[in-house]
Amino acid sequence: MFTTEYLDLPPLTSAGGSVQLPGSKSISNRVLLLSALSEGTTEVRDLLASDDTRVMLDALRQIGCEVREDADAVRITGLGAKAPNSPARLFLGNAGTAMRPLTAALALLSGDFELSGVARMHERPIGDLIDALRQLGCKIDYLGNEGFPPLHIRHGDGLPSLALSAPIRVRGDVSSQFLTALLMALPLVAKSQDIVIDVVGELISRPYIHITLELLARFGIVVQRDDNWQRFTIAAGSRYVSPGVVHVEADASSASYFIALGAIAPASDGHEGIRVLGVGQDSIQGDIRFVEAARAMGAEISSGPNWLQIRRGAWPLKAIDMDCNHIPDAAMTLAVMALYADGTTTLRNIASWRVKETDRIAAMATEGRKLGALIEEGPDYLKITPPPSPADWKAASIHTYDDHRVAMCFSLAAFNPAGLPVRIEDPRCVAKTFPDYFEALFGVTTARAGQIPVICIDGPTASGKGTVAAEVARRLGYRFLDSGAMYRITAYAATQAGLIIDATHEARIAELARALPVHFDEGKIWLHKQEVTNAIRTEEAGMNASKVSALPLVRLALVDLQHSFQRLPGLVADGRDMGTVIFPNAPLKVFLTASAECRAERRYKQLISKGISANISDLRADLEARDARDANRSVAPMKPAQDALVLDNSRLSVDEAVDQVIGWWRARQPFGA
Ligand SMILES: Nc1ncnc2c1ncn2[C@@H]1O[C@H](COP(=O)(O)OP(=O)(O)O)[C@@H](O)[C@H]1O
Ligand SMILES: Nc1ccn([C@@H]2O[C@H](COP(=O)(O)OP(=O)(O)O)[C@@H](O)[C@H]2O)c(=O)n1
Repeated sequence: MFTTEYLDLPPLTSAGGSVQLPGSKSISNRVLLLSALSEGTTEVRDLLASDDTRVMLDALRQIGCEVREDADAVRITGLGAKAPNSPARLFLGNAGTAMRPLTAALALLSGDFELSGVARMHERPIGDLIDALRQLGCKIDYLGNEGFPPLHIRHGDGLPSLALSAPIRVRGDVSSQFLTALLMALPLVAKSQDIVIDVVGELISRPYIHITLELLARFGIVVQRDDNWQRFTIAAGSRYVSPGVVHVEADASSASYFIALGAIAPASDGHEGIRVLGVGQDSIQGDIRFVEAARAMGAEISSGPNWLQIRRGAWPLKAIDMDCNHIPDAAMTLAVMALYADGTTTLRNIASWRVKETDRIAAMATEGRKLGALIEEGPDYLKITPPPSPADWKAASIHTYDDHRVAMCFSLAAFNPAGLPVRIEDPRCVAKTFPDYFEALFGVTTARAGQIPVICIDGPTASGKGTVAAEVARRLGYRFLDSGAMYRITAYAATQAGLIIDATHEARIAELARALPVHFDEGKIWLHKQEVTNAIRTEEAGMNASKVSALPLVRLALVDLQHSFQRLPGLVADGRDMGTVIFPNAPLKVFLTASAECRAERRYKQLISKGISANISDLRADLEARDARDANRSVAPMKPAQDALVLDNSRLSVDEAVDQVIGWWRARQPFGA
């Protein structure tokens, strides 16, 4: 997840490959509970990994379900006719999708159960559900405040006889989760008679009840509902039966960004557009109908049970005039597709946008205008006209209003025909539904060669390059290349292979360097299976690196490896020749220096803090020797690139040096400071 202040997307040119979307939370927890109530073992694939599913799985284990979490699936053997383990105290965190349905299910089984959660969970109402269950004769007490968890279900002496003949009344205008909970629990007791649920008040969030009904059907339960969604009837003789395998659908609203991506971006070489995995034509989520809207705009979409394949069809996209009431969340994505259309797109009946995470009509209009589009904003509609020509597009810093969908939508503006970058402010807001959205986007998109920005920070040893470069990379969300590590690892590998580091062994060492089995993993460096993170950091290793780096064939052998770090969204590279040789076209080059005295002192403190003894005058002599060799070697000598900005940070703190580099970088971006 990107947790930076902003994320700059370089202009993107094509897209291709597969994206596995995260599973839908609502479906995940419903499927888990239904599996737990069924006879037999259910293999649940593509389950969402989140706090809320974790507490559900733990609770199911506690009540006696067998839960096996394998890499490919979670396998749950349900209770079937068996009574749950009791007494049990279940902790359900802040998961409403666990608390409500589990309460209802356990209230219709025998056993003694306590259900609690985090403090916030104890502020979330459950009274309407408890009232409905008490009507039936269930014995449930509040352990804290009336109407809120924690709860105690007192059926230790067996399930009391239940009043099932009269319709069960539940409010539908507060949360549809109460109705969902009853719909999933009552089949347990629908043995000899039909059970009727009457909804009191207008039922909200119908698409979620639709999901519940669809999932119930997969587990063998048929529920009849009337046309107004006010009465639901569970047939006598209902019995949960595991369907065997269940795929948890990915979130259909999240799919919309990748459907739009496939419609907007030319396919990358070797790819047939974008494949979205986890949601498809059989989806039970309302937002899947975004597919029809995207097709209307020109996307070519084929689909299977749980996949979609999207290719660019009509280009430019076709402007549409559409009532979007049925896909309120996904329709926001149409507003960005409209920027690539052949005329004015009108999105109607979207008044609900005004009361979402932010006023989404205003947000889409304001931010879209920043890009150069002409946008008319009505009380319940948007009319979007793309910038008239490529030259009318503007580089914009998109404000995201703590709204994940605004952020994800506008990332697609990076395909603008003007080749301008797009800045997304506060990218972490996507965590709400899709924490790794930008990683997924970068995984399937490409930028034109040379368009992925590189910031080079070169300079002598202990000038603070590594420290400053790593921090600049962190603040921008960019990748980080410690090129010195490549030379250090090569020297290390050569020594391990028994090679003396000199010109006579140049070819052999270069061969080693070219096939260096190195990988970087969460701050650790591995050479094949050996961790070398610390071993390559000694002063001796630095000196050997300096020697190995003077060998021209070795330098050549390491070029491709270094270039391979230039990946989306950008790179900060530190070394000696980043700006002069490896990335000569980098848009920002910094030559970081500090006096020899200062650098020796820094290195001394650094070594002492790691528990390595050192002598400051020896260190100074060594670093001056290294400077001399690095600066005077024939290939790629250490020197500032012609267009480098020199920063002597002898008197600067690390933060000041970082601020300076970021300041220079921001000044070169087209977004304004
Ligand atoms: N501007 C600075 N002021 C003070 N200390 C610094 C500064 N920059 C870096 N340092 C410290 O100097 C030491 C050497 O920095 P490092 O990044 O390893 O240098 P290099 O990569 O150039 O060899 C580190 O302990 C670092 O924290
Ligand atoms: N791009 C680079 C990076 C490092 N090197 C060499 O590799 C050695 C170790 O680099 P480093 O950046 O890890 O060293 P320090 O600056 O941390 O001491 C340097 O002394 C250089 O001789 C290079 O030649 N070119």
